[in-house]
This record gives sequence, C-alpha cells and structure tokens, in this order.
Amino acid sequence: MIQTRLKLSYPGFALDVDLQLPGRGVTALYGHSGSGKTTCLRCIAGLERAERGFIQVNDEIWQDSDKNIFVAPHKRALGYVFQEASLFPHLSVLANLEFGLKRIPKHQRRVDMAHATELLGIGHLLDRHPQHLSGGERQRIGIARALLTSPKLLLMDEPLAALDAKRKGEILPYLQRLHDELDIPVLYVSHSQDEVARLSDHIVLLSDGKALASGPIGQTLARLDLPLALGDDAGVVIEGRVSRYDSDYQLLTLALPDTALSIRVPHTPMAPGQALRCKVQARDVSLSLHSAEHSSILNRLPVTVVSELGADNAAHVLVRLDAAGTPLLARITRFSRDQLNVHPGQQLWAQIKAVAVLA
Ligand SMILES: Nc1ncnc2c1ncn2[C@@H]1O[C@H](COP(=O)(O)OP(=O)(O)OP(=O)(O)O)[C@@H](O)[C@H]1O
Repeated sequence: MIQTRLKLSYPGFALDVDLQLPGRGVTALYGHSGSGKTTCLRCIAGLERAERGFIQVNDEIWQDSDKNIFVAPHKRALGYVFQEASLFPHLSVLANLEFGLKRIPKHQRRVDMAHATELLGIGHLLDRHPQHLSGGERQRIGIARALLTSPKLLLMDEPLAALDAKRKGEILPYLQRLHDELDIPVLYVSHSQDEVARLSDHIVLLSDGKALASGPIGQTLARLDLPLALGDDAGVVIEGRVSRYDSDYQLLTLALPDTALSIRVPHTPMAPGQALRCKVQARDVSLSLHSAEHSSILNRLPVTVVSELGADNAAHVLVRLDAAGTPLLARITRFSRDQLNVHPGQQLWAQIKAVAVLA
C-alpha cells in the first residue's frame, strides 16, 4: 500500500491530496496541465517538501510531518524517469547503466544487469554512446538505469511525451513488460488517456491540486460524474482472459471477469487463460431492446442501465451500463434515448461495434 497525504501551496496553486494507492502495479496520475501531477511526484521523491505530509511506500515511511520525519531524496529507494533521459554523453550505455547499479550495495540489489537489459531489449546497445541512440532507445536506457537502483517505487513523469507516435508505439510494449514481469509499483504521470488505459491498473484523476477520483481503471473511466466521461474519447477498459481461439476466423473469445459473458475480438493466436486488455469507446456501443441475432455485429451483451448523463453536445447522451459487473458506456442520440425510453434499471442489449485491443 502507498499512502500519500500532501499539503503544499505555491502562489495561485494548492495541492491537497489524501491517497491510498495499491502497493503494486501501475497507478496513473492523470489530469490537465497544471493540475499538480509533477508536484505530487516531486513531493513523493522528496524534491519538494510538502508543508504537511505523510508518505509511506509499503513498509517504509519517507515523510511524516507530525513526527518531523523527512527522509532525504537520495535515501529514498526510488527510481525517477523523466520525459527525456539525462544520460552521461561521455559514457557508453553500459557505463551509464553501471552508474545506476553501483549506487546500490550488492546485498540490496533486486534487479541485475542481465535482467534489466533483457526487459528493455537494450542488450545490443551496450557499447554505444547516448548521442548515437534514438529518443526511444535513450528512454529505455533511462528506465533500465532507474530499475538497476532496485527501487521500491518507480516514478515516471510523462516518459513518452518527448517521443513521436512511432517511437511511442515502440516503447509501450516494454513498459507493459515492466508491468507484467516486475514487482515494483509504478506511479505514472500522463495526460494521454490512451496511454493510461493501456498501462495502468489504478487511476488518480487530479484537477486543480485535488484528487477528483482514485480507483481501479475500468470502474473509474466509466464513472459519469467525472470529466473523463465527457468528450469523444469516453470509454471503458475491459480486462478479460482468453477462453478460446478460433483459428478459422482468427477470433479470440475473451471471458469477462466473474461472469459467463464474453466478447470476441479479431486477434492473432493467444493461449487460453492469458489476460488481455481492451478499450470499448462509448461511441462504438449502441443499445437495443432485443438481441439483434441477424447482424454483422459480433458482440452483443445483455446489460442493465445504471444512469445517464448529457454528453459533450445537446444531441447525445452518455449511458452507463452494467454487463454482469463489467461497466460499459454507450453514447447514443437523445432521440434514440427517448425512442427506447432508456431509464435506470432497464434491461437492454448493448451492441459493441468495435473493441480496441490495448496490447
Ligand atoms: N516551484 C514552483 N513554484 C511556484 N509554482 C509552481 C512550482 N512548481 C509548480 N508550480 C505551479 O503548480 C501548479 C502545478 O504544477 P505541476 O507541474 O505539478 O502540474 P502538472 O499537472 O504536472 O502539469 P504538466 O502536465 O503541465 O506537467 C502549476 O500551476 C505550476 O505553475
């Protein structure tokens, strides 16, 4: 468990958060520019001293202002990855990595050189110098260097922001591997909803120095009371497990958690039992009173209407649905809402036109 209670003010800005975050997996700090994401990370790292603060990362307390405890930044076992990796230009990649490793006494090392280079796919770059690397490669080396300090917490501040779309696409699978294979909790600052949906398990929505919400990614993205639900990007993240692969049609069947419901997604083969994360956009979900059997739409789920909210324009509404415990959002016209007489508790069928695999 990570606990952070932080109060700090600058002229014109006040940070005031009280967060209980999971002690494992990736937690996204998400919010507009100026909402306080970086300030939160800097307080946790000890680079900024919250006037009142309590910071505990699993079994270690880094700040407790009531007891006058403030652990110096260099004594906090954390890795910090910024937008751009600041590597030593005169040192080879290997020497840059060793710099991280040597800071940690041998008996405290939890990640070794072979593991870090394999995880980030940088084994072939060790002899090069940073100026001969692409931005994405430099970032992977910055991340490996942070891991080699065997951190108890990894802070990542918009690690992909300086990269173009192609390089982002190259580096995301490595970040996903860290998530799947390492037992180090990550706080990940981003203002890209796609990145957050893909990588994080938990999300904190920051606005004007306050946490508007903090919760599991699927549930939180589907909340209609949050600004996340507005806009064209509204949607939910579904995490399912492969139950079947149809090689004739190249379709995966993905079982939704804790229910007999499933969805089918075109995909390359995957073994049963493997986890897969998908995003279903609200604009790709339509509603009907009956299951339209004769339709080209693959995915039809029985749902219950939970609540409704006006969308970003007067012609549409957003409807929050429950598919046996899995939240879904549908963006439909107000006209259709009235035609179907949509109301809370109503049983309907959701037709899902597209499912984007986030992997
Ligand atoms: N050292 C400082 N002195 C005064 N004001 C500061 C300082 N650092 C940050 N601020 C202000 O605090 C607010 C929050 O800044 P912060 O960098 O935490 O936001 P952010 O959500 O990370 O934004 P971005 O996405 O643009 O990086 C902003 O209004 C910023 O101008």
